[in-house]
Amino acid sequence: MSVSVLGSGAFGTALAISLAGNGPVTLWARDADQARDMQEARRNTRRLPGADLPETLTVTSDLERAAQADTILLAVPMQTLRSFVSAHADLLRNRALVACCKGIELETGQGPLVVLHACLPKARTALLTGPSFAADIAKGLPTALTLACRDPETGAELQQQLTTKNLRLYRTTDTNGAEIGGALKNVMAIACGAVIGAGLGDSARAALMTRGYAEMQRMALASGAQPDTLAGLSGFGDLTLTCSSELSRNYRLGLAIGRNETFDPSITVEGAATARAVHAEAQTRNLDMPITAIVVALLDQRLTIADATAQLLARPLKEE
Ligand SMILES: NC(=O)C1=CN([C@@H]2O[C@H](COP(=O)(O)OP(=O)(O)OC[C@H]3O[C@@H](n4cnc5c(N)ncnc54)[C@H](O)[C@@H]3O)[C@@H](O)[C@H]2O)C=CC1
Ligand SMILES: O=C(CO)COP(=O)(O)O
Repeated sequence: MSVSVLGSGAFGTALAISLAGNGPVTLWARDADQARDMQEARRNTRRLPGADLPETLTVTSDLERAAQADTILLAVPMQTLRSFVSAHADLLRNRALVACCKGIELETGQGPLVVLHACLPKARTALLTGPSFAADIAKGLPTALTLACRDPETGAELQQQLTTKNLRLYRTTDTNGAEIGGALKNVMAIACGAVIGAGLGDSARAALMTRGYAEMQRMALASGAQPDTLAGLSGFGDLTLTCSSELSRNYRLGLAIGRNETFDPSITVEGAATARAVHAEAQTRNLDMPITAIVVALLDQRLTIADATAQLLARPLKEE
């Protein structure tokens, strides 16, 4: 079974490098010049500097060619997933599609698999998520991920196909839980970055991670997810990684907010749009998600860190 990765950002490139250890892989870049440079230089200097592309990896900007694979990994940002898949629905129709993005669509409040289903209702779909930095995967460091697929047979097939010597995949059929864990951990990472950036300390970060996890559970349960899923790689695992490492762009955006510094708007930070989408959804469903609300207010510059801290500390006392 053949594999292609559509989207040659940091994550798409890293996944393609790892999968190329199993056999030939095609990596699609939308920019023809970039595809040519990568194919010739055997590097993605823009998004994943320092990683060599193996010989079994071919880079192309020819989407028709890339889309001939049986399994297609979609490694484009969440907010572009719908437009990308709808625009190329004819090419993607009879393939197994694996969304590799983390987030909730701002306009609809939907996660990646719901978006894929809306675009191609009959397609076999799955989500690849969990704690993994592109740079770690590209270096061949050991990584464990969640492959979420509603259909157990497809899930088992994809798990076999996409496991590599450094990438160990666990599977689940709880797609709701996996989507929500991967999306919301980025919101919490922004909050944790802000706390550390503002010098509020590791204890405050631990409090935010734990109460942030409670918010993730609240949203997951309201969406019909299984509670255990959030305790797995796609929830707790990714929350831990992203809230504690400067390799995370979401965490670094938080650091910049906490330090009152500017942040390059061209960097992909999924948690920003997702925080807004989740906040709107929480209000509609009457779910208590104070940290998410605070992150939105910080992003909108409606609140200072000092006021945000005071607000959270002044909330009514309650049982844990
Ligand atoms: N970088 C990482 O360590 C990890 C990233 N992810 C997820 O992977 C997804 C992609 O992130 P990265 O690759 O890191 O971002 P990136 O910013 O490095 O790359 C994004 C890629 O998508 C392409 N792209 C953007 N809009 C597009 C469109 N409309 N049509 C076609 N291509 C488009 C860009 O050209 C670029 O190649 C995100 O949802 C992220 O949360 C997940 C795990 C790890
Ligand atoms: O999802 C990730 C780690 O699992 C990557 O995090 P960032 O998108 O914050 O860089």
